[in-house]
Amino acid sequence: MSHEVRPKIKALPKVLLHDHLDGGVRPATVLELAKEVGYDELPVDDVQGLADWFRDSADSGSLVRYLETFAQTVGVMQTRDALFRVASECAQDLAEDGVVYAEVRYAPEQHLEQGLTLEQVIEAVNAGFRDGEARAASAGRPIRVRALLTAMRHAAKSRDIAELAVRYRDQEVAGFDIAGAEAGYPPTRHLDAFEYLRRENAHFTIHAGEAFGLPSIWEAIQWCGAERLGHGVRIVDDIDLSGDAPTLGRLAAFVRDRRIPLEMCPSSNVQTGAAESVAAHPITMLKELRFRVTLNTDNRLMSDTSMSWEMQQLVDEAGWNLDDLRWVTVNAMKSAFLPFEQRLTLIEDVIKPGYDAAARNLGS
Ligand SMILES: O=c1[nH]cnc2c1ncn2[C@H]1C[C@H](O)[C@@H](CO)O1
Ligand SMILES: [Zn+2]
Repeated sequence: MSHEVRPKIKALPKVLLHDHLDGGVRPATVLELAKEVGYDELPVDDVQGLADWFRDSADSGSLVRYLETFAQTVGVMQTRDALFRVASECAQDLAEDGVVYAEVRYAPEQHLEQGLTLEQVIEAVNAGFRDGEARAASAGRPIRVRALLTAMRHAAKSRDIAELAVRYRDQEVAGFDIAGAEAGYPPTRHLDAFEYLRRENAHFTIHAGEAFGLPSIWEAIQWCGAERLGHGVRIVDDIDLSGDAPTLGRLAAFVRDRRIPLEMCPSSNVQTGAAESVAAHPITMLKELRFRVTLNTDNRLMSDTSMSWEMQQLVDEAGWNLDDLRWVTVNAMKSAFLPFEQRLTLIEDVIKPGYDAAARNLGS
């Protein structure tokens, strides 16, 4: 990434719950894969130019235009080898940035153009994650990566994808999600998939409250039973800031009372117009109100970001300190779709010691 990240922030242990595989491909890899597979639709043919093109095109103020850029990454992720490579590099890049646990999502249905089956897609990505984990461990940066299977909300494959999420749950697929354009495609369109997952005791999150407001969040939680909210930033529309102290409406109060995790992605929201700036992003107010806030990248390529960069911007522009970073990290680990004992172990053995060491460092 092109941003200068301070080594002390990079060294902190991080937990990432909302990151898209097809939104985090290395620009150089997009170029190389395009050559290898004969994909000739890339708009630019040098690495820096392509990185800039993704960032600038995604910087559109609209989710729909932001999403158009994914055609270029999905276009080169249509073979087993390409999926394996992208997944392996993803795990390695996250580990290099200090991420110790990540849930990375993608939509298997988008990778069938050259004849792969849904199962082959999932198995290629899983194998890539395992390869990336092994390489990261040998480089001294251990990471655990789990997959979330996404169904596209405008399509009609959600039930099939939900069944695959259940079928592969003991093979490092931790859950399910829906993504894509939000307006016009409410979560209840996929109620059948969510009801199936609940009967199966399976985990799922829903992109809601990003480009569309409270009705989307309400449906995701109260009709569909989402365990977490992808973004959820528009929950602020149910918080009255006109008086001396913020007053929560019933939906906002429910989200906070139930400790429903918000997978917040500040840089992405600035690009799609869901927030004015990182400084003014609702994440800081929601942290102060003690919502179960987590910090995420969404799409590292399109937003030219990383977990370290998201953290650094909050420190530099929104007054966050080390305790705040520790708090969102523990929040995220508590909210992961990983079994309870494994979450506790990561909190006690990795996250807390990492932040204690950083605090001692700051003191010295
Ligand atoms: O922030 C997002 N909101 C809704 N959909 C998104 C977002 N970021 C990526 N996607 C879509 C585009 C990808 O192709 C798909 C699967 O990762 O998910
Ligand atoms: Zn997303």
